[in-house]
Amino acid sequence: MLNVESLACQRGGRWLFRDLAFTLNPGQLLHIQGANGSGKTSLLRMLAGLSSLDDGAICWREQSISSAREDYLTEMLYLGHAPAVKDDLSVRENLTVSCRLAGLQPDAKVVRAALETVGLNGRLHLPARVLSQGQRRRLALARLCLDKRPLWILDEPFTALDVHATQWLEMQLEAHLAEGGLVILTTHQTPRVAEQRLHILSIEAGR
Ligand SMILES: Nc1ncnc2c1ncn2[C@@H]1O[C@H](COP(=O)(O)OP(=O)(O)OP(=O)(O)O)[C@@H](O)[C@H]1O
Repeated sequence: MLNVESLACQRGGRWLFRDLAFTLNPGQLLHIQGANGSGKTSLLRMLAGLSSLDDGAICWREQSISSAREDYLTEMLYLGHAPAVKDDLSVRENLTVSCRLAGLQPDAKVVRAALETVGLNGRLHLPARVLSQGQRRRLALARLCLDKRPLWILDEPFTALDVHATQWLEMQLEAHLAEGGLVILTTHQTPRVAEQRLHILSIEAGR
């Protein structure tokens, strides 16, 4: 369903990777591995349509993501490395606004329930700037409860999460995959999902 061919990425005059190719189907999770600076975030940004390609093609449902960009954006959810949280908005406002920007209109009860699910009950009206790093990550990840797009692209979603939140995220990933969703993520740990769903892509310098 997501098909990548001959993908190449150049940064600062050097190749981070070349001739990268894979296909990801419903129910599969692709774990992108690589050392710091190997190009994982650069790859995810290309897959999310946020960076141009230096070579190759990315197709979703057999259409190039650049030519069918609008359709692609309605089916893909990207959560970046830094939680996209606005400090001056409350916890509840942050989730509401991020959903609205994604074209969703969740009602207040649904937003509250999602925030309770990620353990932010009792903090709904606090400004996001007072949250801990783990709580900021939980707030960003609450989108996963509300935004049911088939393709999730997640850059280091486990960063700063405690054991409980890590288990919660793994359950979200499993449930999404079981419903036929697709996941691409980076993490420096091994995501605990069913072995048959897990695929690994290793980026090494220039390859
Ligand atoms: N605009 C740019 N100009 C020059 N170099 C860049 C640019 N953007 C990224 N880089 C370099 O490309 C390399 C890959 O960066 P990237 O963020 O993709 O790595 P990463 O694998 O996600 O790293 P980490 O595991 O540390 O998060 C780094 O060496 C980075 O400095």
